[in-house]
Amino acid sequence: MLSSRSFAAPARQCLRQARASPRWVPATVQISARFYSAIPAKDKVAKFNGTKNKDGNYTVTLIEGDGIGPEIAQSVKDIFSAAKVPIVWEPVDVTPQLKDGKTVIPDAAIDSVKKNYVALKGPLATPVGKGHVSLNLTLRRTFNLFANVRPCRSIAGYKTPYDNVDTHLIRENTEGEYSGIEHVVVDGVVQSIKLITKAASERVLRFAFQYAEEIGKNKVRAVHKATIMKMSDGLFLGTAREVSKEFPNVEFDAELLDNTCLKMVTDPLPYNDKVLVMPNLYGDILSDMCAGLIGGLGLTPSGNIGDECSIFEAVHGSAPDIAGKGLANPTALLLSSIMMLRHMGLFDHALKVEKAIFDTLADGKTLTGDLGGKAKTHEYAAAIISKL
Ligand SMILES: NC(=O)C1=CN([C@@H]2O[C@H](COP(=O)(O)OP(=O)(O)OC[C@H]3O[C@@H](n4cnc5c(N)ncnc54)[C@H](O)[C@@H]3O)[C@@H](O)[C@H]2O)C=CC1
Ligand SMILES: O=C(O)CCC(=O)C(=O)O
Ligand SMILES: [Mg+2]
Repeated sequence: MLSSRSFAAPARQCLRQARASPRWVPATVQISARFYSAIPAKDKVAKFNGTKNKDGNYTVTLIEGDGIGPEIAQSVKDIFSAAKVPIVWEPVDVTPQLKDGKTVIPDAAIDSVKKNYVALKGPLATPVGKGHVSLNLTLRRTFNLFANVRPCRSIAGYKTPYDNVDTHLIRENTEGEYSGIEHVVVDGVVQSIKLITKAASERVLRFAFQYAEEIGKNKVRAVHKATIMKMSDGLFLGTAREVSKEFPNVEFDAELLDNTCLKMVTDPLPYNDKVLVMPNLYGDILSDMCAGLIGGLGLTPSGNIGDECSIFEAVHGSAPDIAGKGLANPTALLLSSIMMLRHMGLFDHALKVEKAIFDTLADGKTLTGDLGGKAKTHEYAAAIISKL
Protein backbone atom coordinates (compact mmCIF):
# COMPACT_ATOMS: atom_id res chain seq x y z
CA MET A 1 0.00 0.00 0.00
CA LEU A 2 1.21 3.49 -0.77
CA SER A 3 1.07 5.75 2.22
CA SER A 4 -0.15 9.31 1.77
CA ARG A 5 3.07 10.44 3.50
CA SER A 6 5.09 9.05 0.60
CA PHE A 7 3.38 11.43 -1.78
CA ALA A 8 3.31 14.51 0.42
CA ALA A 9 7.02 15.36 0.31
CA PRO A 10 7.49 15.19 -3.48
CA ALA A 11 4.21 17.02 -3.99
CA ARG A 12 5.44 19.84 -1.75
CA GLN A 13 8.72 19.89 -3.63
CA CYS A 14 6.81 20.09 -6.94
CA LEU A 15 4.84 23.03 -5.65
CA ARG A 16 8.02 24.77 -4.44
CA GLN A 17 9.67 24.26 -7.82
CA ALA A 18 6.61 25.48 -9.67
CA ARG A 19 6.45 28.60 -7.50
CA ALA A 20 10.16 29.22 -7.94
CA SER A 21 9.82 29.01 -11.70
CA PRO A 22 10.06 32.61 -12.91
CA ARG A 23 7.21 33.96 -14.96
CA TRP A 24 7.83 34.73 -18.57
CA VAL A 25 8.22 38.40 -19.35
CA PRO A 26 8.03 38.61 -23.14
CA ALA A 27 9.29 42.17 -23.42
CA THR A 28 12.63 41.29 -21.87
CA VAL A 29 13.43 38.62 -24.38
CA GLN A 30 14.74 39.01 -27.86
CA ILE A 31 15.80 35.65 -29.11
CA SER A 32 18.54 35.28 -31.61
CA ALA A 33 17.45 32.59 -33.99
CA ARG A 34 20.29 33.36 -36.37
CA PHE A 35 22.15 30.46 -34.95
CA TYR A 36 22.59 28.22 -37.91
CA SER A 37 23.64 28.77 -41.48
CA ALA A 38 20.88 29.54 -43.95
CA ILE A 39 18.86 31.17 -41.22
CA PRO A 40 18.33 34.63 -42.63
CA ALA A 41 19.98 37.32 -40.56
CA LYS A 42 17.14 39.66 -39.66
CA ASP A 43 17.36 42.98 -37.93
CA LYS A 44 16.53 41.72 -34.47
CA VAL A 45 19.30 42.24 -31.98
CA ALA A 46 20.67 39.12 -30.33
CA LYS A 47 20.00 39.04 -26.63
CA PHE A 48 23.58 38.97 -25.50
CA ASN A 49 24.68 41.41 -22.85
CA GLY A 50 28.41 40.73 -22.99
CA THR A 51 30.75 43.56 -23.83
CA LYS A 52 34.19 43.56 -25.42
CA ASN A 53 37.26 43.78 -23.20
CA LYS A 54 39.73 46.65 -23.62
CA ASP A 55 41.68 44.49 -26.08
CA GLY A 56 38.61 44.14 -28.30
CA ASN A 57 37.85 40.53 -27.35
CA TYR A 58 34.87 38.93 -25.66
CA THR A 59 35.51 36.54 -22.78
CA VAL A 60 33.67 33.25 -23.11
CA THR A 61 33.46 30.64 -20.38
CA LEU A 62 34.78 27.28 -21.54
CA ILE A 63 33.73 24.01 -19.94
CA GLU A 64 35.81 21.42 -21.75
CA GLY A 65 33.87 18.50 -20.30
CA ASP A 66 34.56 14.80 -19.97
CA GLY A 67 35.57 12.01 -22.34
CA ILE A 68 36.08 13.44 -25.83
CA GLY A 69 35.33 16.95 -24.48
CA PRO A 70 38.93 18.21 -24.20
CA GLU A 71 39.82 16.81 -27.66
CA ILE A 72 36.94 18.49 -29.48
CA ALA A 73 37.33 21.68 -27.43
CA GLN A 74 40.96 21.83 -28.60
CA SER A 75 39.75 21.80 -32.23
CA VAL A 76 37.43 24.73 -31.54
CA LYS A 77 40.23 26.66 -29.83
CA ASP A 78 42.69 25.98 -32.67
CA ILE A 79 40.22 26.89 -35.42
CA PHE A 80 38.97 30.03 -33.65
CA SER A 81 42.53 31.14 -33.04
CA ALA A 82 43.46 30.60 -36.71
CA ALA A 83 40.31 32.46 -37.78
CA LYS A 84 41.14 35.33 -35.41
CA VAL A 85 37.75 35.14 -33.74
CA PRO A 86 37.76 37.89 -31.10
CA ILE A 87 37.27 35.58 -28.13
CA VAL A 88 39.32 34.91 -25.03
CA TRP A 89 38.44 31.61 -23.39
CA GLU A 90 37.94 31.42 -19.63
CA PRO A 91 38.25 27.72 -18.76
CA VAL A 92 36.34 26.63 -15.66
CA ASP A 93 36.21 23.43 -13.66
CA VAL A 94 32.73 22.06 -13.01
CA THR A 95 33.78 19.02 -10.96
CA PRO A 96 30.77 18.59 -8.68
CA GLN A 97 31.07 19.53 -5.02
CA LEU A 98 28.92 18.44 -2.14
CA LYS A 99 27.32 21.34 -0.27
CA ASP A 100 24.65 20.75 2.41
CA GLY A 101 24.12 17.23 1.07
CA LYS A 102 23.48 18.51 -2.46
CA THR A 103 25.64 18.24 -5.59
CA VAL A 104 26.59 21.74 -6.65
CA ILE A 105 28.74 23.31 -9.32
CA PRO A 106 31.72 25.31 -7.98
CA ASP A 107 30.94 29.00 -7.44
CA ALA A 108 33.87 30.06 -9.64
CA ALA A 109 32.26 28.34 -12.66
CA ILE A 110 28.86 29.88 -11.95
CA ASP A 111 30.35 33.34 -11.47
CA SER A 112 32.24 33.03 -14.78
CA VAL A 113 29.09 32.22 -16.79
CA LYS A 114 27.17 34.99 -15.03
CA LYS A 115 29.92 37.49 -15.77
CA ASN A 116 30.40 36.50 -19.42
CA TYR A 117 26.72 35.73 -20.22
CA VAL A 118 27.82 32.96 -22.54
CA ALA A 119 29.62 29.61 -22.38
CA LEU A 120 30.74 26.84 -24.68
CA LYS A 121 30.48 23.45 -23.05
CA GLY A 122 31.82 20.01 -23.88
CA PRO A 123 29.87 16.92 -22.80
CA LEU A 124 29.59 16.07 -19.12
CA ALA A 125 29.20 12.42 -18.14
CA THR A 126 26.49 11.36 -15.71
CA PRO A 127 26.89 8.14 -13.72
CA VAL A 128 24.12 5.57 -14.24
CA GLY A 129 21.97 4.83 -11.20
CA LYS A 130 23.74 6.08 -8.07
CA GLY A 131 26.21 8.99 -8.09
CA HIS A 132 26.00 12.69 -8.72
CA VAL A 133 23.07 14.23 -10.54
CA SER A 134 23.51 15.30 -14.16
CA LEU A 135 25.68 18.40 -14.24
CA ASN A 136 24.21 19.20 -17.64
CA LEU A 137 20.77 19.47 -16.10
CA THR A 138 22.18 21.30 -13.08
CA LEU A 139 23.74 23.93 -15.35
CA ARG A 140 20.50 24.35 -17.30
CA ARG A 141 18.54 24.81 -14.10
CA THR A 142 21.14 27.01 -12.41
CA PHE A 143 21.02 29.53 -15.25
CA ASN A 144 17.38 28.94 -16.09
CA LEU A 145 18.24 27.97 -19.67
CA PHE A 146 14.65 27.27 -20.49
CA ALA A 147 14.85 26.48 -24.21
CA ASN A 148 17.15 23.98 -25.84
CA VAL A 149 17.42 24.74 -29.55
CA ARG A 150 18.50 21.71 -31.56
CA PRO A 151 18.71 22.27 -35.32
CA CYS A 152 19.67 19.42 -37.61
CA ARG A 153 20.62 19.94 -41.23
CA SER A 154 21.95 17.63 -43.91
CA ILE A 155 25.63 18.13 -44.68
CA ALA A 156 26.25 18.88 -48.34
CA GLY A 157 28.44 16.16 -49.82
CA TYR A 158 27.79 13.65 -47.05
CA LYS A 159 25.28 11.16 -48.42
CA THR A 160 22.64 9.65 -46.14
CA PRO A 161 19.31 8.01 -47.04
CA TYR A 162 17.72 11.47 -46.80
CA ASP A 163 18.84 14.62 -48.59
CA ASN A 164 17.96 18.14 -47.46
CA VAL A 165 16.91 17.41 -43.90
CA ASP A 166 16.38 20.69 -42.05
CA THR A 167 14.61 20.12 -38.75
CA HIS A 168 14.40 22.54 -35.84
CA LEU A 169 13.53 21.10 -32.46
CA ILE A 170 12.91 23.15 -29.33
CA ARG A 171 13.03 21.22 -26.11
CA GLU A 172 11.72 22.42 -22.76
CA ASN A 173 14.92 22.37 -20.75
CA THR A 174 14.19 22.80 -17.04
CA GLU A 175 11.52 20.36 -15.90
CA GLY A 176 9.38 17.46 -17.15
CA GLU A 177 10.76 13.98 -16.69
CA TYR A 178 14.14 15.53 -15.82
CA SER A 179 12.95 17.19 -12.63
CA GLY A 180 14.83 14.53 -10.69
CA ILE A 181 12.02 14.00 -8.18
CA GLU A 182 12.25 10.28 -7.45
CA HIS A 183 11.72 8.21 -4.35
CA VAL A 184 11.16 4.67 -3.16
CA VAL A 185 7.53 4.22 -2.19
CA VAL A 186 8.09 0.78 -0.67
CA ASP A 187 10.75 -1.81 -1.46
CA GLY A 188 10.49 -2.67 -5.14
CA VAL A 189 8.29 0.32 -5.97
CA VAL A 190 9.83 3.55 -7.16
CA GLN A 191 8.03 6.69 -8.15
CA SER A 192 9.42 9.33 -10.47
CA ILE A 193 7.52 12.56 -10.88
CA LYS A 194 7.20 14.38 -14.17
CA LEU A 195 6.78 18.01 -13.28
CA ILE A 196 5.11 20.25 -15.83
CA THR A 197 4.25 23.84 -14.98
CA LYS A 198 2.22 26.27 -17.00
CA ALA A 199 4.85 28.95 -16.46
CA ALA A 200 7.74 26.93 -17.93
CA SER A 201 5.54 25.57 -20.72
CA GLU A 202 4.37 29.04 -21.70
CA ARG A 203 7.93 30.34 -21.71
CA VAL A 204 9.33 27.68 -24.03
CA LEU A 205 6.25 27.68 -26.26
CA ARG A 206 6.42 31.43 -26.74
CA PHE A 207 10.10 31.05 -27.55
CA ALA A 208 9.27 28.37 -30.15
CA PHE A 209 6.70 30.60 -31.88
CA GLN A 210 9.10 33.55 -31.91
CA TYR A 211 11.87 31.32 -33.20
CA ALA A 212 9.60 30.01 -35.99
CA GLU A 213 8.75 33.58 -37.00
CA GLU A 214 12.41 34.58 -36.98
CA ILE A 215 13.59 31.73 -39.17
CA GLY A 216 10.60 32.13 -41.48
CA LYS A 217 9.14 28.67 -40.98
CA ASN A 218 5.78 29.93 -39.69
CA LYS A 219 4.55 26.55 -38.52
CA VAL A 220 4.85 25.18 -35.00
CA ARG A 221 3.99 21.62 -34.03
CA ALA A 222 3.74 20.51 -30.40
CA VAL A 223 4.87 16.93 -29.89
CA HIS A 224 3.23 15.24 -26.91
CA LYS A 225 1.60 12.18 -25.34
CA ALA A 226 -1.43 13.88 -23.84
CA THR A 227 -3.41 10.76 -24.67
CA ILE A 228 -1.55 8.96 -21.88
CA MET A 229 -0.16 11.74 -19.67
CA LYS A 230 -3.44 13.53 -19.70
CA MET A 231 -2.65 16.08 -17.00
CA SER A 232 1.05 16.85 -17.54
CA ASP A 233 1.27 16.70 -21.34
CA GLY A 234 -2.34 17.89 -21.33
CA LEU A 235 -1.20 21.09 -19.61
CA PHE A 236 1.68 21.50 -22.09
CA LEU A 237 -0.64 20.99 -25.06
CA GLY A 238 -3.39 23.21 -23.66
CA THR A 239 -0.84 25.94 -23.04
CA ALA A 240 0.47 25.51 -26.59
CA ARG A 241 -3.04 26.07 -27.95
CA GLU A 242 -3.40 29.22 -25.81
CA VAL A 243 -0.01 30.62 -26.78
CA SER A 244 -0.66 29.89 -30.47
CA LYS A 245 -3.45 32.50 -30.40
CA GLU A 246 -0.82 35.18 -29.77
CA PHE A 247 0.82 34.26 -33.09
CA PRO A 248 -1.90 34.43 -35.75
CA ASN A 249 0.67 34.28 -38.55
CA VAL A 250 2.09 30.98 -37.37
CA GLU A 251 0.15 27.79 -38.08
CA PHE A 252 -0.12 25.50 -35.10
CA ASP A 253 -0.84 21.81 -34.81
CA ALA A 254 0.06 18.88 -32.59
CA GLU A 255 1.20 15.31 -33.03
CA LEU A 256 1.70 12.28 -30.82
CA LEU A 257 5.37 11.54 -30.21
CA ASP A 258 5.32 7.93 -31.40
CA ASN A 259 3.72 8.98 -34.67
CA THR A 260 6.32 11.76 -35.06
CA CYS A 261 9.14 9.20 -34.68
CA LEU A 262 7.63 6.90 -37.27
CA LYS A 263 7.00 9.65 -39.77
CA MET A 264 10.40 11.28 -39.31
CA VAL A 265 12.38 8.12 -39.97
CA THR A 266 10.12 7.26 -42.92
CA ASP A 267 10.42 10.68 -44.56
CA PRO A 268 11.81 13.65 -42.60
CA LEU A 269 11.25 16.24 -45.34
CA PRO A 270 7.66 17.17 -44.35
CA TYR A 271 9.18 18.36 -41.06
CA ASN A 272 11.39 20.93 -42.77
CA ASP A 273 8.71 23.60 -42.83
CA LYS A 274 7.95 23.58 -39.12
CA VAL A 275 9.47 24.05 -35.68
CA LEU A 276 8.83 21.19 -33.28
CA VAL A 277 8.38 22.01 -29.59
CA MET A 278 8.07 19.45 -26.82
CA PRO A 279 8.64 18.51 -23.18
CA ASN A 280 12.16 17.72 -22.00
CA LEU A 281 12.57 13.94 -22.42
CA TYR A 282 10.90 13.79 -25.83
CA GLY A 283 13.26 16.50 -27.10
CA ASP A 284 16.28 14.67 -25.71
CA ILE A 285 15.40 11.45 -27.51
CA LEU A 286 14.06 12.96 -30.72
CA SER A 287 17.17 15.12 -31.19
CA ASP A 288 19.45 12.05 -31.11
CA MET A 289 17.09 10.43 -33.62
CA CYS A 290 17.28 13.48 -35.90
CA ALA A 291 21.11 13.31 -35.72
CA GLY A 292 20.84 9.77 -37.06
CA LEU A 293 19.04 11.10 -40.15
CA ILE A 294 22.00 13.24 -41.24
CA GLY A 295 25.05 11.17 -40.31
CA GLY A 296 25.17 10.92 -36.54
CA LEU A 297 25.89 12.70 -33.31
CA GLY A 298 29.20 14.05 -34.54
CA LEU A 299 27.26 16.63 -36.55
CA THR A 300 24.46 18.16 -34.49
CA PRO A 301 24.79 21.34 -32.40
CA SER A 302 22.60 22.89 -29.77
CA GLY A 303 22.07 26.00 -27.69
CA ASN A 304 20.66 26.22 -24.17
CA ILE A 305 19.02 29.61 -24.16
CA GLY A 306 18.05 31.65 -21.10
CA ASP A 307 17.00 35.19 -20.37
CA GLU A 308 20.42 36.15 -19.03
CA CYS A 309 23.00 33.56 -20.03
CA SER A 310 23.23 30.92 -22.75
CA ILE A 311 25.35 27.78 -22.95
CA PHE A 312 26.15 26.15 -26.27
CA GLU A 313 27.00 22.46 -26.51
CA ALA A 314 26.78 19.50 -28.87
CA VAL A 315 23.79 17.15 -28.73
CA HIS A 316 26.11 14.21 -28.05
CA GLY A 317 27.65 12.98 -24.80
CA SER A 318 31.18 12.20 -23.68
CA ALA A 319 31.54 9.20 -26.05
CA PRO A 320 33.57 7.05 -23.62
CA ASP A 321 34.02 4.37 -26.31
CA ILE A 322 36.31 6.64 -28.36
CA ALA A 323 37.60 9.07 -25.72
CA GLY A 324 41.33 9.75 -25.60
CA LYS A 325 41.98 8.19 -29.01
CA GLY A 326 41.84 11.30 -31.16
CA LEU A 327 38.93 9.84 -33.15
CA ALA A 328 36.11 12.21 -32.19
CA ASN A 329 34.39 14.38 -34.74
CA PRO A 330 34.48 17.98 -33.42
CA THR A 331 31.88 19.24 -35.94
CA ALA A 332 28.95 19.18 -33.49
CA LEU A 333 30.82 21.32 -30.96
CA LEU A 334 32.14 23.53 -33.75
CA LEU A 335 28.64 24.14 -35.11
CA SER A 336 27.49 24.84 -31.53
CA SER A 337 30.24 27.43 -31.31
CA ILE A 338 28.98 28.91 -34.61
CA MET A 339 25.51 29.18 -33.06
CA MET A 340 27.21 30.92 -30.14
CA LEU A 341 29.01 33.41 -32.40
CA ARG A 342 25.72 34.33 -34.08
CA HIS A 343 24.10 34.70 -30.66
CA MET A 344 26.94 37.11 -29.80
CA GLY A 345 26.44 39.03 -33.02
CA LEU A 346 29.77 37.90 -34.52
CA PHE A 347 28.19 37.07 -37.87
CA ASP A 348 31.22 37.50 -40.15
CA HIS A 349 33.38 35.25 -38.03
CA ALA A 350 30.56 32.71 -37.80
CA LEU A 351 30.19 32.64 -41.57
CA LYS A 352 33.92 32.37 -42.20
CA VAL A 353 34.45 29.41 -39.84
CA GLU A 354 31.21 27.71 -40.86
CA LYS A 355 32.14 27.90 -44.54
CA ALA A 356 35.53 26.32 -43.84
CA ILE A 357 33.81 23.48 -41.93
CA PHE A 358 31.24 22.80 -44.65
CA ASP A 359 33.87 23.04 -47.41
CA THR A 360 36.02 20.47 -45.59
CA LEU A 361 33.07 18.13 -45.17
CA ALA A 362 32.01 18.57 -48.81
CA ASP A 363 35.56 17.83 -49.97
CA GLY A 364 35.28 14.46 -48.27
CA LYS A 365 39.07 14.01 -48.19
CA THR A 366 39.67 14.57 -44.49
CA LEU A 367 36.81 13.06 -42.53
CA THR A 368 36.71 11.45 -39.09
CA GLY A 369 35.82 7.77 -38.64
CA ASP A 370 32.13 8.33 -37.82
CA LEU A 371 31.76 9.76 -41.36
CA GLY A 372 33.69 6.94 -42.97
CA GLY A 373 37.06 8.72 -43.05
CA LYS A 374 40.41 7.97 -41.44
CA ALA A 375 41.37 11.43 -40.14
CA LYS A 376 42.19 12.07 -36.52
CA THR A 377 40.39 14.91 -34.76
CA HIS A 378 43.40 17.24 -35.09
CA GLU A 379 43.90 16.38 -38.78
CA TYR A 380 40.29 17.28 -39.53
CA ALA A 381 40.73 20.54 -37.58
CA ALA A 382 43.91 21.28 -39.58
CA ALA A 383 41.99 20.71 -42.84
CA ILE A 384 39.39 23.25 -41.71
CA ILE A 385 42.11 25.74 -40.81
CA SER A 386 43.65 25.34 -44.27
CA LYS A 387 40.32 26.45 -45.78
CA LEU A 388 39.85 29.56 -43.67
N1 LIG B 1 24.92 17.23 -22.97
C1 LIG B 1 25.78 16.35 -22.49
O1 LIG B 1 26.81 16.70 -21.94
C2 LIG B 1 25.45 14.90 -22.64
C3 LIG B 1 26.09 14.00 -21.83
N2 LIG B 1 25.84 12.68 -21.98
C4 LIG B 1 26.62 11.74 -21.15
O2 LIG B 1 27.61 11.14 -21.99
C5 LIG B 1 27.93 9.85 -21.50
C6 LIG B 1 27.98 8.84 -22.62
O3 LIG B 1 26.68 8.68 -23.15
P1 LIG B 1 26.37 7.78 -24.42
O4 LIG B 1 25.04 7.17 -24.24
O5 LIG B 1 27.53 6.90 -24.73
O6 LIG B 1 26.15 8.82 -25.62
P2 LIG B 1 27.22 9.61 -26.51
O7 LIG B 1 26.48 10.67 -27.20
O8 LIG B 1 28.38 10.00 -25.69
O9 LIG B 1 27.73 8.52 -27.58
C7 LIG B 1 26.83 7.77 -28.39
C8 LIG B 1 27.58 7.22 -29.60
O10 LIG B 1 27.88 8.29 -30.48
C9 LIG B 1 29.27 8.39 -30.70
N3 LIG B 1 29.66 9.81 -30.71
C10 LIG B 1 29.18 10.77 -29.91
N4 LIG B 1 29.78 11.92 -30.16
C11 LIG B 1 30.64 11.71 -31.15
C12 LIG B 1 31.56 12.55 -31.85
N5 LIG B 1 31.69 13.85 -31.58
N6 LIG B 1 32.32 11.98 -32.81
C13 LIG B 1 32.19 10.68 -33.13
N7 LIG B 1 31.34 9.84 -32.49
C14 LIG B 1 30.57 10.36 -31.52
C15 LIG B 1 29.93 7.67 -29.53
O11 LIG B 1 31.20 7.18 -29.88
C16 LIG B 1 28.91 6.57 -29.25
O12 LIG B 1 29.12 5.47 -30.07
C17 LIG B 1 26.90 9.54 -20.41
O13 LIG B 1 27.54 9.70 -19.17
C18 LIG B 1 25.83 10.58 -20.59
O14 LIG B 1 25.23 10.91 -19.39
C19 LIG B 1 25.00 12.20 -22.95
C20 LIG B 1 24.34 13.07 -23.77
C21 LIG B 1 24.50 14.49 -23.67
O1 LIG C 1 22.90 14.95 -18.66
C1 LIG C 1 23.03 13.87 -19.23
O2 LIG C 1 23.67 12.94 -18.73
C2 LIG C 1 22.41 13.60 -20.56
C3 LIG C 1 21.72 14.79 -21.12
C4 LIG C 1 21.33 14.54 -22.53
O3 LIG C 1 21.25 13.45 -23.02
C5 LIG C 1 21.03 15.70 -23.35
O4 LIG C 1 20.97 16.82 -22.87
O5 LIG C 1 20.84 15.51 -24.58
MG1 LIG D 1 20.60 13.49 -25.06
